[in-house]
Amino acid sequence: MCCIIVAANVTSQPQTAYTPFIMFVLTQQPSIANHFLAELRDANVQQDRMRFRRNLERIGELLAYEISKSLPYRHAEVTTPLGKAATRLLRQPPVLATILRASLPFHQGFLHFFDQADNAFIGAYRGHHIGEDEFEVEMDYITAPDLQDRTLILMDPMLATGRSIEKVYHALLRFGIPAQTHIAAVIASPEGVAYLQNRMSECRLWVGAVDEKLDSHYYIVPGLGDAGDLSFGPKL
Ligand SMILES: O=P(O)(O)OC[C@H]1O[C@H](OP(=O)(O)OP(=O)(O)O)[C@H](O)[C@@H]1O
Ligand SMILES: O=c1cc[nH]c(=O)[nH]1
Ligand SMILES: [Mg+2]
Repeated sequence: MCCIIVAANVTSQPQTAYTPFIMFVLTQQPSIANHFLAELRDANVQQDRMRFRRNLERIGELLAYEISKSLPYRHAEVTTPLGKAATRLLRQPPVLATILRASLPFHQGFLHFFDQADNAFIGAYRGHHIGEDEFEVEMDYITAPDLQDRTLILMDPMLATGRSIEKVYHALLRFGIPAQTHIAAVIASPEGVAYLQNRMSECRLWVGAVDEKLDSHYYIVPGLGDAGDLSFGPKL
């Protein structure tokens, strides 16, 4: 078999899967991305923290590329040593918003592709103040540029109950109303997807995979475990 792939052909529509809210599921198609996700999930490979973080980054790179196909472009011309080439350039770089801690490597993957992006950082975590399993999302740090009319990409590798993303999204709206918001996750639960779809239907979701369910501790099954701890070690 012989295939010619032309890098200059930039027309591509995002794939719609499951519901209109979910724009794209990376591992629904056979591709090398399945290896990256398999390694993230594998309890043995996970022992290598550098590999775990790099795989989060790689999936960030791939989702950034997929999301890039849905952004607005302008026609432009670039001067080569031999002439002029027609091209399309992003109208404006997006704002990348990331939820500490687990999202840091994922964010870095997005930055590799959207290298001129503006950035927002939010300190949010599941705090267990109510009971052993019940939790409230604690948010103690938020910094963002002006979001008015911008493309916002809000990312977190794990979309479990969806409460962290929902709380952060509504806190970010204080910085302006984005023209469009994309939510990116590596693994989502069906419960988390439904939660966001009900509360943030104006956004679009791009994921690596949608798993089976949440367990009684609100962890995604089969999932991969605790993404923050696997990236950076346990916390008290
Ligand atoms: O969808 P939810 O039910 O809100 O859960 C998802 C959140 O849980 C994890 O963060 P965690 O609280 O473990 O913090 P960490 O990144 O510091 O480990 C993860 O990174 C998400 O932010
Ligand atoms: O499955 C889950 C749920 C929340 N946070 C994680 O890191 N993993
Ligand atoms: Mg964690």
